Amino acid sequence: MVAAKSVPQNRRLSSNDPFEAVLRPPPDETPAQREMRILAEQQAKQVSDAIDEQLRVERVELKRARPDVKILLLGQSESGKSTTLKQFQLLHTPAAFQAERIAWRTVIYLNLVRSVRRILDTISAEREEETFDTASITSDRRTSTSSVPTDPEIHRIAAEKHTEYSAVLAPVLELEGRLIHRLREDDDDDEATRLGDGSTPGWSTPRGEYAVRTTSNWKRAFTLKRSSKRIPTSTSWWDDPSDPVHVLDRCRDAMVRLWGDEWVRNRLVEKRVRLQESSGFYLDQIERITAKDYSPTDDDVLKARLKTVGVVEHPFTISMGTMRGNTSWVIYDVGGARNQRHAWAPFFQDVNSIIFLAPISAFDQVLTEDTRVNRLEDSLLLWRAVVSNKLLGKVPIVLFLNKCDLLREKLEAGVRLKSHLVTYGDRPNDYESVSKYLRNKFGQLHNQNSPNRERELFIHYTSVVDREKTAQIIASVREAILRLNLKTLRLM
Ligand SMILES: Nc1nc2c(ncn2[C@@H]2O[C@H](COP(=O)(O)OP(=O)(O)OP(=O)(O)O)[C@@H](O)[C@H]2O)c(=O)[nH]1
Ligand SMILES: [Mg+2]
Repeated sequence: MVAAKSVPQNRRLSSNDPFEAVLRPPPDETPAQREMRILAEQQAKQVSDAIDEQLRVERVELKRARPDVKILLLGQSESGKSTTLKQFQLLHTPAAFQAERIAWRTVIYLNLVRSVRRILDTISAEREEETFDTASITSDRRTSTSSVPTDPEIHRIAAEKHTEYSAVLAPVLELEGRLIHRLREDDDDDEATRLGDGSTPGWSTPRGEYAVRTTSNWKRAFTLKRSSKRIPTSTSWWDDPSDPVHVLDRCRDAMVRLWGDEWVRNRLVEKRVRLQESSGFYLDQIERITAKDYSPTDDDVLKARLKTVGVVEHPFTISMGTMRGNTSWVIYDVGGARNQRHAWAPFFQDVNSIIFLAPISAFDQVLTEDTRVNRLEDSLLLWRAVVSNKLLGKVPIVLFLNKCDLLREKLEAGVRLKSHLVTYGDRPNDYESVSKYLRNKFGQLHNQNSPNRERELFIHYTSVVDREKTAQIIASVREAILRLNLKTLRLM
């Protein structure tokens, strides 16, 4: 609200005051006009005083709202930062998490549709080059397969399969653009959800990854709009003929057939495309997810992939446990892609702790944004940059060696760390040896580069999609952060 403030008396007396001429009472002012002018000035002063009081109250509230604990989640793209944040939400704001679950339905559909498109891209005989995103493409593939000539028989079958599946699944492929449009439409703030490859505003190509700028706004907008249109229940969205569920329902059998096709699965293995490492989780759940009464479960939401752009702030009130009382926390979730990292530094100033995520299963993968760079190498370089940062010298760091579930699977499938990290040498290629080796490597980098030898470092092996184990780890992280910040905490 904009209100005119009363002009202090001394301003009118100053001969240099540019307002003086305007505010000076007219020379021929009658007693009645004078009375009205004085009354108007008194009313303006009351408004002005009320504004001053409101500002004072807001300042006090703002001061009170200043969080006791600020946590920054860092790590490369797809390291699991947003998933970790969802775990915090599940534990500390479960009601809000449940309320927002339905908003993830569109994202989950999008993840599924995207996986279908990636399978079709992979089996396509013409697409020997990498024309789709590289989230689950290994560095082996990058260096080896492009020069392998395709067997004419394989070429023929691939062309046939591609034509057959593309025809029956055309409505699913078309749905991708519609789902993205739907997500954008349901956001009040055009800046809030930015769908695209993360660098270009707006959706430009269906091959880029969709991204969200401010997750909380996007969810709130989507949830509220859905419910305000009275489409919160599964049966009522089924009644909406434009709802994406109809296309998915019609194409369910074709999708199941595609994912169950042995030739297709072999082709994916051959091309080392591991959909399980990105949004492929939903492929094993096609029947359930495309059902008309589908409502996302907690696990579905945890596994839904939506790239973060910018820095997203999430407030929590966290109990002090045995120490009694509550503390206010803010967790900042950042975009981890290379073009997003410039936004991190301003948050280093007064952060209380950092949770750094390094996806150690990614030792044989390359970055989506730069396919020349190995993901593990990028994580190690990023880790070194963070631990050597002087501004962060006194900030305790928690390291999540994440995606341990995928690391175990990968090693058991015979993928060798040595082929991607020569320094690993002839050590055993089992989970225990590899995870311990990587833990030491990250630990050493910290010890060699930290500007503060006294700084505490907490290392955890994590699979942040696992609710039970992550809840235990978060509890121990929370205790450690509270203990380390005890001196500065104000109990609420
Ligand atoms: N299997 C498995 N999947 C994981 C794990 N952690 C994260 N994911 C999945 O990996 C994908 C990427 O996780 P996000 O949390 O979106 O990654 P992010 O670090 O926020 O990525 P940006 O927003 O791009 O910076 C999601 O589909 C997650 O479900 C894990 O420990 N195991
Ligand atoms: Mg994220």
